[in-house]
Amino acid sequence: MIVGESTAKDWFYKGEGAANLTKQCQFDVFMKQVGKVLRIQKIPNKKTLSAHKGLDLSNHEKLIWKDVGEILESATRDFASRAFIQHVMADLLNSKHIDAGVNFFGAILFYFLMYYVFGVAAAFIFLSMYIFNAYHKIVPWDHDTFSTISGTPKCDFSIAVEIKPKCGFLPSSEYITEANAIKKNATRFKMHQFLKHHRGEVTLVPVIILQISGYNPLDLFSGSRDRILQAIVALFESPQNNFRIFFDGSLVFGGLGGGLDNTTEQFNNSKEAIANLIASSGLQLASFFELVAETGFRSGIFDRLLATQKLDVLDIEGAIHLYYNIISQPCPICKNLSNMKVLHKYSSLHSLPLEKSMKIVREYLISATAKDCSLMISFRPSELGCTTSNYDSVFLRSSNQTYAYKGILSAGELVAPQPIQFLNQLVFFFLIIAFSILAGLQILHPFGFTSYYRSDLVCFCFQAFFIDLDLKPLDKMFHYYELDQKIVNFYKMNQEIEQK
Ligand SMILES: O=P(O)(O)O[C@@H]1[C@@H](OP(=O)(O)O)[C@H](OP(=O)(O)O)[C@H](O)[C@H](OP(=O)(O)O)[C@H]1OP(=O)(O)O
Ligand SMILES: Nc1ncnc2c1ncn2[C@@H]1O[C@H](COP(=O)(O)OP(=O)(O)OP(=O)(O)O)[C@@H](O)[C@H]1O
Ligand SMILES: [Zn+2]
Repeated sequence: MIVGESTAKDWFYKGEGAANLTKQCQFDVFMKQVGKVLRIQKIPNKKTLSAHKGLDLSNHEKLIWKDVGEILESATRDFASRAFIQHVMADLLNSKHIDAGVNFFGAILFYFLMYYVFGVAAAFIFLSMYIFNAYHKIVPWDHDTFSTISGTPKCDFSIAVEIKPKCGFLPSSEYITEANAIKKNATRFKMHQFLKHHRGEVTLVPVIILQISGYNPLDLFSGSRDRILQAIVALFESPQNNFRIFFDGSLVFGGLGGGLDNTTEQFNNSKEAIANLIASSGLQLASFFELVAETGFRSGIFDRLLATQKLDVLDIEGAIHLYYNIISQPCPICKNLSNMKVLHKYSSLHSLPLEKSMKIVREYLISATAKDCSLMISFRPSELGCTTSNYDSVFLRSSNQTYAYKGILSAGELVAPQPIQFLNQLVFFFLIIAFSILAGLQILHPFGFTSYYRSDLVCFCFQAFFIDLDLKPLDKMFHYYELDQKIVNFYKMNQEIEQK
């Protein structure tokens, strides 16, 4: 495939974050690329400079990732990031929810060619090319729609939610200073909201966030069906960059990215529009939220993510000291400490062996990726026959609708009813009727399974994929420390003002 000037018009803007912009292919002559997503690294500006990751891994990064050969052998950070997704994150999060994509060679090949043939001057030419073209990464298919999966029957419509859950636990590290003990009771998400809101107020335009979100990540990761639902509803009420809804692959609810909230009026219109749109597909908004919550609950997908986030055991207040062990530089945090007891505690961290320091920092970075990634869950209507054979079923008692969880298939597998499954259903069906009669009920049974056999059921299959699992750069460690202190100090200050 060639992506060039002549085909650029076939790639449509899809969304963006701080570091990347995505485009989706809507047309190609052979119809092979349609639905694929191109993820392009943005040119860093003042605002996004901290998100810019540079071209290559640093020597210290090569050191800490030395045990993952594929990362080490990668020619550039882009390749390393892909290897990181395939060989680190996929094991932790379950490979069926991961799609590392393929790297788009063009720019990289050109770089090597220029470098070896023309030397240093070429680097300059490449730089200008980099500014306009950057790196391209093709993700095999679009995760906010089902229609492009090979082998899957084309369906009426697909609906998807994108959730950026952020950190789902409260830290309990002994290295958190007493002054920052609030971190053990208030989520980082909640505290960060205050800072984001304030930044919006002082800069006036653009408003960073309009209101403090009521979303609590602890609910989403609670493992309780009701609390997950509560989290989904709160995300809908204040989507910010944490919640989006796509209909047939087009964004219909939530911001496009780039950091701005809508005005209240735009937001209310959009809430109404999405309720109408979902209703037109036969679903009530409330049922849709239940569907998302039930899927999250049943799939256990948040449990794996939480376990990965919890690899951050020491909190940044502990991990930062180990970072300085790795880069062999004097620790600026210890340098400014006067409390001997605390200093003693941190000096024990500075005397840890290098291997141990590297393990802790490596796990901190893995956790940082897990705290920042997003989950794309896409649903499509499905025939009852399909769902009962290959998918786990989920019952929603309130709406009498059945949904299916596509957890046991790999992408692209054909969905076809199997005779053995059919027999199981038949036996099950007769057992239920027999039980119902025995229980003195005419045809209804006490388990609420009746809806399973109704012909007017709406059934959905779903797929869940993590996106934005990029490797975080090691040299972001000090930024993490600084931001953490800024967030907690600002939150404490706000609390003090409130208490007065
Ligand atoms: O530090 P945080 O928690 O604010 O997370 C950053 C995100 O801010 P958020 O609070 O989610 O709006 C931030 O998201 P936005 O640009 O605000 O949408 C990025 O995801 C950033 O990662 P990277 O620098 O692009 O690799 C994220 O940086 P990392 O901390 O994940 O490196
Ligand atoms: N495979 C995909 N399928 C569909 N949409 C996608 C896919 N990958 C990314 N997107 C869309 O593009 C947006 C930006 O992508 P991504 O989150 O990777 O950017 P980023 O700059 O790394 O984000 P952040 O600022 O959070 O670090 C996503 O929020 C999502 O809406
Ligand atoms: Zn230190």
